[in-house]
Amino acid sequence: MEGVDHLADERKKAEFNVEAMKIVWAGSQHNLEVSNRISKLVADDPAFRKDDRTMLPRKELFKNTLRKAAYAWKRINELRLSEEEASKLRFYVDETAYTDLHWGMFIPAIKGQGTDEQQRKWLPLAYKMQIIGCYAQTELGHGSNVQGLETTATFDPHTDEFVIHSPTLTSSKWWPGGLGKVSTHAVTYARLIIDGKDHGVHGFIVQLRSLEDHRPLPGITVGDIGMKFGNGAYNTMDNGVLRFDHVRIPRNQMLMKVSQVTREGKYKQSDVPRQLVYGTMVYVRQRIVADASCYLSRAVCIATRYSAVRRQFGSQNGGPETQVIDYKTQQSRLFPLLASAYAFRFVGEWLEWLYTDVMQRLQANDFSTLPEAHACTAGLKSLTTSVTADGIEECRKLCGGHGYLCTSGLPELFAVYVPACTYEGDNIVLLLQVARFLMKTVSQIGTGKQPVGTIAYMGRIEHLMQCRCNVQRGFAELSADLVEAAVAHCQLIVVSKFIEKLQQDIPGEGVKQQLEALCGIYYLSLLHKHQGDFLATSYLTPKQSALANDQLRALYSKVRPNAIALVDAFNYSDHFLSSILGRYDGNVYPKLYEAAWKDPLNESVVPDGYHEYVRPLLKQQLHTARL
Ligand SMILES: CCCCCCCC(=O)SCCNC(=O)CCNC(=O)[C@H](O)C(C)(C)COP(=O)(O)OP(=O)(O)OC[C@H]1O[C@@H](n2cnc3c(N)ncnc32)[C@H](O)[C@@H]1OP(=O)(O)O
Ligand SMILES: Cc1cc2nc3c(=O)[nH]c(=O)nc-3n(C[C@H](O)[C@H](O)[C@H](O)COP(=O)(O)OP(=O)(O)OC[C@H]3O[C@@H](n4cnc5c(N)ncnc54)[C@H](O)[C@@H]3O)c2cc1C
Repeated sequence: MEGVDHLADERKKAEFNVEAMKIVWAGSQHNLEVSNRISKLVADDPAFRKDDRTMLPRKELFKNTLRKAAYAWKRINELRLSEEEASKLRFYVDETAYTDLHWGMFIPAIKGQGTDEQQRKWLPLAYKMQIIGCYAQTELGHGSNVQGLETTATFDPHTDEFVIHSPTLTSSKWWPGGLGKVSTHAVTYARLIIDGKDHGVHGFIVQLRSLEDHRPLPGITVGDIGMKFGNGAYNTMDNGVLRFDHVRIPRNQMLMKVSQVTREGKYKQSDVPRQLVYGTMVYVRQRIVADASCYLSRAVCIATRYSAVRRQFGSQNGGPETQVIDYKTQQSRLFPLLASAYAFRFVGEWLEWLYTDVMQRLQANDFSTLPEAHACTAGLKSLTTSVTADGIEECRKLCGGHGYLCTSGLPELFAVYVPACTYEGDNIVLLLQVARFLMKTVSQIGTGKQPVGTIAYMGRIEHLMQCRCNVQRGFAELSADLVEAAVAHCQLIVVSKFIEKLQQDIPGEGVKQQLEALCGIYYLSLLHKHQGDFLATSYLTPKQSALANDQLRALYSKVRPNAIALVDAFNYSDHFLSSILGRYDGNVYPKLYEAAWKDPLNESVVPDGYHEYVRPLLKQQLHTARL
């Protein structure tokens, strides 16, 4: 019934202060206050309706996204929202759009790789959205291998310009979000050619469309690459294709913080690592880790609430059937994902600190932690997105048949999230970067260079010092095993950051105890999953392994009465969750039934096509039957 909280009894079981846990999840009282205010602003505004998304044809869907982005920008300016509040508003609008790349990559690229003068020129235009930008790096033929990009930027000393060109079909820019139909400018990655010499990949600001009539400029061919996975989902984004036919740009539109080209055509590489040209990707990877905890917690919130509502089997003498959340199999699938959501939240907080620390060090030309920052952002982006994508799908399965309905919110959540395993770096390619970093660390053990930070534990690998094996030779052959080692390294980082979080002062009755239980579930479920490795290497005895499994089951029982309160602490509105199964009040069946009749297919009791295609069949059958 309306107005009844079908999960009230579950909420009464909580053994901790949920309001205090909301602050832990939000990161601070201030963050919680801003989140509450902006989430309500969006949820209460019918302009941000999103329950129709999976039913709109692509052109209508896309136009609707443009409308929402424009309306959001209007509200941001009307309400004079801060950058923090504006970012929260775009988060709660919950719709992938060109603005993600404008604010999430185009502006950071200029901030990270533009000179002060270039920032002064371009950032004010971008902040006021007088230009709209995207990040055009990937090509039809190359995405992972950035050094293999083919677009060229050839310096012309006669005119003090770069000539941007797409020499081959495979050099066509392909995938950049916001590129296809909206962006007026792009930070474009191209091979810098001076006097016939190839200086490798650099970033250039290129205008793509007229600011008068939005038509592509001369030499520019640009469009959308077509429909992507799932209804709605990422089809609100115009991922584009872009070709250059000898497009000329002024020399001062090469991003020149890391390296410069003088008026005379002299190439100057500042004494900084060339990899700083990848800085925007490192920034986005650490953002993606924070995003993973948001997406995973949304799916877990839906699956947990529905698992408490759903009853199946187990009725005694006509009494109520068993809540599926009480089945140990349901708990063993669901609670590790609940624990992972919290674990990723905390490792995301730490990674943001690491990234900020590295950026401060770069200001002082201290590059000592850049390799670790690259390895951590690459590895944790890979780990958290893989677990989250698989976790959203598992949450769909945890909801049985109703999880497959669009009104569960889970199919679209999966479809919009799953490319995170690919964009910003294919997850395996990134894990190979971590493996390379770990093997480099191993090769330095015994040379007096003690590992520190997240690899300090490797200093204790004494036996490797004797092997002195040729790490390079075996890398390709053993890459699959090395990727597994890279995953384990990243899982160790997540566990250690969860433990460090627990060593902080965490206010609120029972809050720390719940987080300790979740931390235990996180590492014991990993130990259970990989117990073969621990047993094979004698790090665990069979008895210890059995004890760990017993402890894991005990923790499931400890978390069970708190499960609903632990997902309430995510503080997601019904609008944001957009899921009948995940409703705060648990009023699932009446709302599922109500929603079904709103489907356009039910606008008529006899479907379009009956008279043309079904009736003749039936009549034919009837005729045959009479023969
Ligand atoms: C809101 C979110 C929306 C997201 C939308 C999605 C946007 C996008 O997808 S944008 C495009 C993303 N594309 C990618 O991520 C491409 C992935 N590929 C790469 O990053 C590179 O090609 C990579 C790292 C795999 C290889 O780079 P390459 O220059 O060949 O380096 P490589 O030869 O492997 O390594 C050379 C050294 O550089 C180091 N290095 C590589 N990358 C980095 C980096 N980013 N930072 C610091 N060091 C680095 C390596 O560790 C290595 O160090 P060492 O010599 O000490 O071992
Ligand atoms: C939704 C979406 C949005 C995107 N947005 C943008 C954007 O805004 N801007 C932009 O520039 N790009 C964007 N991209 C492109 C994205 O960054 C690339 O697709 C991504 O970097 C993967 O590169 P790839 O497609 O070349 O994959 P590939 O590298 O071709 O991967 C194919 C397979 O080869 C394997 N592989 C590749 N190299 C190796 C190796 N050395 N060793 C072992 N295995 C290997 C991979 O693991 C994978 O299994 C987007 C992509 C998607 C899907």
